[in-house]
Amino acid sequence: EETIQDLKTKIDELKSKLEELEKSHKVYPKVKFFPLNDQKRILITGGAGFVGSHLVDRLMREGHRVTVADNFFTGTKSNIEHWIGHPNFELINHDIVNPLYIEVDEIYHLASPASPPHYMYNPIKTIKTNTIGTINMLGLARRVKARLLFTSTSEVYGDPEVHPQPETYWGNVNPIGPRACYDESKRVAEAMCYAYAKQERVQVRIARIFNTYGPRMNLNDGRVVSNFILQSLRNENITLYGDGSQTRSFQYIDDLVNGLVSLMNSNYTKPVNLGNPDEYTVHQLATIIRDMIGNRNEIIMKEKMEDDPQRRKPDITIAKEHLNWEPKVTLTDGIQRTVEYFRRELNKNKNNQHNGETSNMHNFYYLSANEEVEVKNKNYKIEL
Ligand SMILES: O=c1ccn([C@@H]2O[C@H](COP(=O)(O)OP(=O)(O)O[C@H]3OC[C@@H](O)[C@H](O)[C@H]3O)[C@@H](O)[C@H]2O)c(=O)[nH]1
Repeated sequence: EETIQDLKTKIDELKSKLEELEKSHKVYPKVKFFPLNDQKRILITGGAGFVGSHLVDRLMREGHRVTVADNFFTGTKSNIEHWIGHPNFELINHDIVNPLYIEVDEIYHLASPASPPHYMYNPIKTIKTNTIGTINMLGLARRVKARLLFTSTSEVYGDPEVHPQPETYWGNVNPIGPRACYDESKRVAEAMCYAYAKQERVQVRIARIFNTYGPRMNLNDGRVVSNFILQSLRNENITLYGDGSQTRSFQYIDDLVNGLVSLMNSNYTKPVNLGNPDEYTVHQLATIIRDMIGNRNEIIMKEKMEDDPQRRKPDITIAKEHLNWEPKVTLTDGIQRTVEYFRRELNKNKNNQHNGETSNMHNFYYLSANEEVEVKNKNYKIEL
């Protein structure tokens, strides 16, 4: 007869076997080997988001130690799950509106909702993230003597009266309009970066990011590229806000990531536009995407968005000169890769629903003050 002790030993053996099995199943993407002293410790705020997660991939592959701080407001764990458990990787569920105390060498500060419907619904939270959140990150950079790269936006130029937009243009922003929570808080965040640079000698870098698209955009993110792809794949009407004559210049995510890393590592300290200067009307974009997917869905007009910038195209002379950077991926190539991703995600959803599992599709729930809501099957409380 087996004693309790025997049974316990057996259970322990089984437990460790299970643990080993679990470990051996997780296969990580390859990372370069770095001697410990050359590894940089890098914090990425918003690292579970669309842009952030691609940056995580790049820096992890280079062999650095990467910490992601994200509150999963618009980011998702699935964007970075392939790194979870890797010894060089750490994920912190943290809202940067609260201070963060860690030791790092570099901070890529990306955390902020970026899609207009997202940042407009909870404008106070958007403002807090870009102002208090940025102060917190600048404070951290000062304490630990880290270099900080802030991801600003082409929206600092507002509805521009200068075309294309060079970094020297001061912009045309409506300070009380529906976009102000984003535009103005990004503008003040830039001002704060330079105040910390001047007064506290913090090393700062500012990227002004123009419209960017690619895999891992939220399917229902609300921006033009994701909307048009989803509408075309589902054979639904393509919705132009206004007559579609407004223009944008669309950059593929890989180009942006190269630009961000080059900027962080350069000596150039003034703001730098990162975007693809190929300009299209929104109507042109609709036909390009529809033709590529091969459906015959209709293109219809809806109400125009208030304060919607009418023309947007980056002047990238500075990035070319100082970073030796320019975008490489054409719109057709980039859209093709993005469509493939959307197709895969939609199929995944279908399969998951068949299995009775919850949908993998990232559902966005608008959060209001102190309201407790379900986000991705988890209770999420947002504080204002
Ligand atoms: O379904 C849609 C969605 C959008 N649009 C239009 O397409 C254009 C682009 O809209 P998006 O929402 O994709 O993005 P916007 O250019 O307005 O803002 C973006 O600018 C730069 C970044 O900082 C931000 O990610 C985002 O705010 C706008 O003119 C918008 O009105 C449509 O016509 N139909």
